[in-house]
Amino acid sequence: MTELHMNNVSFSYPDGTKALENLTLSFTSGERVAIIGQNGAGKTTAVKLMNGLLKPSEGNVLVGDWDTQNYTTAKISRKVGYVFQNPDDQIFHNDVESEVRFGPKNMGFEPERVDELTNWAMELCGISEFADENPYNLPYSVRKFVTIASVLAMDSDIIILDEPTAGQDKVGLQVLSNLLDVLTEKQKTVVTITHDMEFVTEHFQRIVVMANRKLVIDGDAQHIFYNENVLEQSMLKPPAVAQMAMQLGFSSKILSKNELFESILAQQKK
Ligand SMILES: Nc1ncnc2c1ncn2[C@@H]1O[C@H](COP(=O)(O)OP(=O)(O)OP(=O)(O)O)[C@@H](O)[C@H]1O
Repeated sequence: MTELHMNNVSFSYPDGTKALENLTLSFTSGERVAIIGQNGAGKTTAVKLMNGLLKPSEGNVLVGDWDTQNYTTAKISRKVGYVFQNPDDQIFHNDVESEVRFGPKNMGFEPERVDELTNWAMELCGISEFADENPYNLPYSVRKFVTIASVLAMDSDIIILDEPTAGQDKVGLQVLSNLLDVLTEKQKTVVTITHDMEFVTEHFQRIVVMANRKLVIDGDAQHIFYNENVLEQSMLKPPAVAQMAMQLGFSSKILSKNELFESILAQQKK
């Protein structure tokens, strides 16, 4: 199992754009973490630094005992799998199964293990029925699952999902929800960037909020969505259910429909 540490990491793009300042974060094995924040906050830059696609301008990123400065992205991706924000930046095969099979095959796993991982990942992502299809004939939401399966099939300890909820309907969100549970059961560390606040409160205990290239807070949903300072700094809106609870004047920090329902029932009984 692999830990990941970012120590005082700053990053500027070659054109001089400063995208990240002094980020310090650590993830232990089996943790599930959401990264949230407005567009341009620095989330994608942060996760690209985690798998070595980008190297820090200052500070260091440690994957286990590897400093990412000293290792190629190909090497690091055996430990940290990154699913790109845009599936079209990742897909390069003409059929779904070849796309998913490429990673484990390229890593030199035994043929049976390649088969096993490919089938497991396609099934978990709900794309087995599309095995022979050209990914570009499939909708965006399914292409996203093709890229997720391609990364899962590499069986890395740490998995980063960049906006997996974008464009997903209820069924897609259920597939994601189940997938997160399976990965947590397997003690994988999962880091997920998302703009879906309902999805965040339903599936993540630990949430990292970023704004203006910096970390704002690293904590749980109650500390974030009921903290005016954090909401103002990060320009985030709490999930609809929390907004409703506030409007109804409930003082307890409600974050789920069940909690809201029970509070309403309790008030009616009084
Ligand atoms: N290749 C690049 N070259 C120059 N600047 C970039 C590049 N990619 C991102 N940036 C800039 O770096 C900053 C952080 O961007 P980043 O994509 O990390 O934010 P983000 O929080 O992931 O946003 P989004 O939610 O839109 O993906 C922004 O100002 C962005 O314009």
